[in-house]
Amino acid sequence: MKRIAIVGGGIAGLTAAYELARLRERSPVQVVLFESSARLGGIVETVREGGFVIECGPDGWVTEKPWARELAEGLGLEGEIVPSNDSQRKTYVLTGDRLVPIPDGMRMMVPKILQNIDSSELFSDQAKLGFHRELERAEELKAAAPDEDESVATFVRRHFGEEVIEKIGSPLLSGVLGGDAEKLSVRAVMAPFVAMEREHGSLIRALQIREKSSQNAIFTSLISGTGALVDRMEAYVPPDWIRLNSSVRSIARDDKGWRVETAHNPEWGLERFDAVLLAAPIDVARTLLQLTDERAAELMAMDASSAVVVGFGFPDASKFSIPPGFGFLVPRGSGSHLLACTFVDQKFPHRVPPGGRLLRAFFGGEAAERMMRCGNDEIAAIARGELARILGPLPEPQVSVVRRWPRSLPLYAVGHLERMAELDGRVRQLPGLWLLGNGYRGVGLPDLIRDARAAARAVMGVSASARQTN
Ligand SMILES: CC1=C(CCC(=O)O)c2cc3nc(cc4[nH]c(cc5[nH]c(cc1n2)c(C)c5CCC(=O)O)c(CCC(=O)O)c4C)C(CCC(=O)O)=C3C
Repeated sequence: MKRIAIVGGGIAGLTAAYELARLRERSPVQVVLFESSARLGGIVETVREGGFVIECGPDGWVTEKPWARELAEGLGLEGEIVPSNDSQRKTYVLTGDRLVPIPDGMRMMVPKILQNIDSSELFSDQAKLGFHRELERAEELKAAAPDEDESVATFVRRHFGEEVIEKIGSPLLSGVLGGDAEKLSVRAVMAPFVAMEREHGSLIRALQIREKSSQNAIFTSLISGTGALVDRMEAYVPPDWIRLNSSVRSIARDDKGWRVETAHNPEWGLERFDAVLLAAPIDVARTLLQLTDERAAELMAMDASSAVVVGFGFPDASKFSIPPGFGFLVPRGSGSHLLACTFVDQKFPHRVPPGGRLLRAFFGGEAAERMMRCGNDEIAAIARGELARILGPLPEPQVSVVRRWPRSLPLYAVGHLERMAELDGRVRQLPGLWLLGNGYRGVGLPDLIRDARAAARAVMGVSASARQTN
């Protein structure tokens, strides 16, 4: 019987285990999922308290990517699937001490409707002119499209200029992807826009002539939170496959397969497997691969951003007002340590008890790094202070939740796709090895789920075409 090790029980590893559990009816398989912590799910965790549904990590997924929804449906959660409340969709940028809305109809930094730019307070007259000119510069921009990868910042600068990077480019990317626009790879994180530039030159033009935009809400989630995916998959996977509090110390390959050595368990100690699905955080995965393939490990060395997430549940929303919308982003250098804040009761209204209000505050970058060492009460106090400075005085929350996620979001720097292609080539030379998680081919839940299921099927020889590629 085939023996498969899964290293890491976050959403990627757990989804792989779930898929293997489904396949075991067809062909028997033995699986061991090694999870170093005391629980499954990784950063996917939902706290349910006092009628509040508080996400400690991702609060949903981008509707456009179908793979998380498919998983939810397969798990019997179709009745729980909910769209974000897009009648209230608006995102603000902290500008000075005010929240200024991003104009309606923008896709990242690209507007579809120029009238909305003209009437926006966010941009100077010069920046507004720059948006108009981008349409006229289509031919010039098309000719200037580089053959090589570049940073998001140089890409956006070419189209819209510096101010647009500062005002929305940077806050969107650091809020949305935890990273610095000057370093992030435009091909890895904004691929559709690169294609638009190549075809049309002007990104605004490309958006305008695309078929009518989808009527779907931008985000989708589950009524009881994304943690329901974890709960359901955990319930489906045979309990004897799962080893919590069990960190892997090393993996090694020989002509008979893979050996996995665990740290704390002399009873199991060293075990043999036919395949290893390495779904640990990228730093851990890199260390584990170091002795097997030094170059592969080198390709896996990347920056990652840390996040501190603070959720506050308030029983009475009428005690303080917030502007309509999903939340706000904070540009660097604005004087606030916050990265972003989500107005959960307006984005996903069913996540609060009647009349309640739920805010999620995020810290990133150096602020998060410093706060990692603070206690929960101290972090909550800092978060409350920062929010009050922006939103006005806040009442005492009924529920507070604090989570620290060190180096949880890898940053896809310029050249990422080339490095991943090389890494993929090396991994192919190591039969039975699969790399899963957010360091390689996408960071959101849907991408991780798609990859994990494809790898599980390929390991079992169910569909050979699912071998990991981009
Ligand atoms: C703090 C934070 C992180 C973690 C950072 C860290 O850990 O360092 C994060 C990660 C992510 N956010 C992602 C995607 C998006 N986030 C958005 C919008 C927003 N993010 C916010 C915050 C964060 N987001 C906020 C306050 C908003 C606006 C208001 C709201 O909605 O709450 C929007 C809409 C933009 C628009 O309106 O156009 C998108 C498409 C994806 C990729 C998913 C995929 O690729 O599958 C990832 C990993």
